[in-house]
Amino acid sequence: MKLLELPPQVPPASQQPPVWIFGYGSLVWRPDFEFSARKVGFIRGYTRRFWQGDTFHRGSEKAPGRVATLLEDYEACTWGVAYQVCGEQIAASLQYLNMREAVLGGYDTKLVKFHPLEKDADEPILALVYIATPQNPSYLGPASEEDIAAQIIVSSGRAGHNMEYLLRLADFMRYFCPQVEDEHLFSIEEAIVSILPCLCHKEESLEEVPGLLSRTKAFPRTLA
Ligand SMILES: N[C@@H](CCC(=O)N[C@@H](CS)C(=O)NCC(=O)O)C(=O)O
Repeated sequence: MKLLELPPQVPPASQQPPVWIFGYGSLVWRPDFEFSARKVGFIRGYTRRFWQGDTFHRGSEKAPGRVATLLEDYEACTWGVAYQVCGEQIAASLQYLNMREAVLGGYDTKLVKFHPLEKDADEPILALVYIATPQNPSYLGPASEEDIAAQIIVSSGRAGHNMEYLLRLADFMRYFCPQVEDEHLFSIEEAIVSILPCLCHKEESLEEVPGLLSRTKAFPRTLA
């Protein structure tokens, strides 16, 4: 008689090793899950593109928004924030992100090597990343930065305006990765500001833009 094969015992949450999650779009400034640590840094082999459509968080069926995804590019790096989740945080964050990113956003998960910005950083850290591939039904693909800007300006969804998404990401790159020239991101920002000069980059926080971003919290100037 075959012995009853018990499922492999999953160790209790407290004994599970920490998990790192890399964010390069809204996760950079709106993780909305509990974490134990976070680091600014980059991953190699990918470039950020506003080529994913979104009809929930930053758009609607009538006016889909455009949000960030990653395109494989051997020579490129993408900068963002990696979050460390431990113990009970692991199941809670992955369950939350599965709904937010996969179910509602069309993103798949992948494992990548994250390189922290710290000078004395040792080995790269294995991290989970959410990527929207061309096979997902919301994928919009390439467009000129001007056309992407025009689409972002007229889109908003349940999480807020699509411009907030773009501007806060550009704000993050300017403050935390000033050494990085993200041409695609800043060209879209420039196109938006050329259409709406009131949004030109100022030192004050984004709340200064009356009406548009009134529902958002100040962007944390330090990633404690
Ligand atoms: N996976 C990328 C992009 C994530 C992203 O922007 N996903 C959308 C889903 S369509 C989202 O969560 N939006 C929430 C928001 O816009 O505040 C990241 O790591 O930041």
